[in-house]
Amino acid sequence: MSVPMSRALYTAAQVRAQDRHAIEQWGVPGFTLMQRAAHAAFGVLRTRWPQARRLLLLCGPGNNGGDAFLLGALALQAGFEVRAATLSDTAQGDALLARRAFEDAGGVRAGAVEACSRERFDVIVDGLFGTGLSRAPEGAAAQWIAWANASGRPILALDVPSGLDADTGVARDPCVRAAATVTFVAHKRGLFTADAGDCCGALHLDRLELPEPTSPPPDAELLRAHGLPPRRRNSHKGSNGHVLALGGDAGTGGAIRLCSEAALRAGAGLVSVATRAAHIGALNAARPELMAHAVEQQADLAPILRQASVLAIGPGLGQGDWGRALWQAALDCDLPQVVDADALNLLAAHPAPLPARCVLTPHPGEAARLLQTDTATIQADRFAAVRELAARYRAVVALKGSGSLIATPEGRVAVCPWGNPGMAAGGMGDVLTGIIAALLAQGLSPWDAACLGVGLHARAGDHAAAAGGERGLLASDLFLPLRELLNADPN
Ligand SMILES: NC(=O)C1=CN([C@@H]2O[C@H](COP(=O)(O)OP(=O)(O)OC[C@H]3O[C@@H](n4cnc5c(N)ncnc54)[C@H](OP(=O)(O)O)[C@@H]3O)[C@@H](O)[C@H]2O)[C@H](O)CC1
Ligand SMILES: [K+]
Repeated sequence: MSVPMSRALYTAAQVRAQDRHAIEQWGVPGFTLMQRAAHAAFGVLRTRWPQARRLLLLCGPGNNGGDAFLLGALALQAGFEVRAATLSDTAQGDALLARRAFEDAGGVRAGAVEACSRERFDVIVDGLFGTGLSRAPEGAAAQWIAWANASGRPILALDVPSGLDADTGVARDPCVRAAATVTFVAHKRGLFTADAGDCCGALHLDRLELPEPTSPPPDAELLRAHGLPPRRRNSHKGSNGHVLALGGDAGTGGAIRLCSEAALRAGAGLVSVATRAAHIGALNAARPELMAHAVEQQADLAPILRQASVLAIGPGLGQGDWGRALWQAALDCDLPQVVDADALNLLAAHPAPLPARCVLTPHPGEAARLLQTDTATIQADRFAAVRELAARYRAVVALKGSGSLIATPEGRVAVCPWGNPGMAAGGMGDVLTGIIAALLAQGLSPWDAACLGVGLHARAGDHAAAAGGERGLLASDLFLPLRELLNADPN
């Protein structure tokens, strides 16, 4: 299945191979690519900062620096005042040609960046490192990045914010925090997960006039924004599945309430809840559309399980005897299910084969337990972690966090470009579990349900944050935008 370039995500090595292919196979000189990159970046600069007239270029030793020099030459020809701070005089090849073009255009190389007063520059152009970054910036590069980040001036990053790993999205220390990034040829997958959201600013892609690559296939793909098509007129409540949400041990009844209400809001025809007797009254009062069942022992569950078409297990489940009994019942039944929270922790503690058509929704801590590692290792390469989880547990996995990733056991990966820090709040995961369960109940495959569910959840969070701010965002604030986005599919 082909992915449009706007949604195709590549590793840095794949993009560098595309650069080489353009140069060697299509005969496009590297310097020409660099000129196109400079034009693209200068165009973004003039659009975002139309009043800007004074630029400071931070130029690294390689072709990323070359991009910056050629942007500087264009700016000089347009009447800008430009200073270039260069890391070293080791530029070679195209980067050396670019530096000479800058000097021929009257470009002046700045002395120590600290000598450049903050007031003198409207925009700082980050041409230190791109896809060639191989380690944390050090020495003068590190000092310049820290100075630029603290300068109060907007930074335009070329190709990749310097210090950001283009493959993992991990920001080395220090890392440029750009107001905008213009990336060239193709999207690098690291621009969409981990620390990327804090470093890239507004992201622009320019293909540098290269045709779409035929091979290799992209390493991952961005989710696309969509909902579900209108329902058949001739529908009844049995037409849209029956989700059974299992969880809510003593003191955690809210989690299973959020999960089950989210399943209703995401279009499940019927939603039952198997939870502690103590929560039944509150559930019925709060959301009478739910069918709440008091379950105190596994035997209470059998008749309810027979009615369900999809399970959602984990929110507020706990890891005590009660939770373990419900988890074992879920493992023993061959229904599609979403496995979250303490059900994941029970799976990590007591590995067991999962029924087919499962979706696991770990946050990085749960993922670490599932892979017997630590959270830092998960976050150091989220792509590798989500692929390992999906392969080991033979299930679709949604690894939550900034830039959530979804993977199949075969290694296909989708990346969510939406969401905001306001969603780092209690209950958000419970809502996601209910959404994915409802989409499974409406007949979507685990992959489609996970991709659509993660996308709707994040977009609903962005809509709710736009309406009232990120801080104080509640999981239940997602319900109204969720419903609107779900029904917005134009197809
Ligand atoms: N024709 C093309 O390929 C095009 C490339 N574009 C731009 O080019 C960069 C990639 O350029 P490249 O020269 O491969 O690498 P960088 O410019 O990103 O890095 C320069 C060198 O910096 C060294 N390095 C790496 N990390 C550090 C560090 N932390 N401190 C100091 N120096 C570092 C590294 O050399 P080492 O041997 O020391 O590892 C790099 O070689 C791409 O991102 C685009 O911006 C055009 O845009 C399109 C055409
Ligand atoms: K850069």
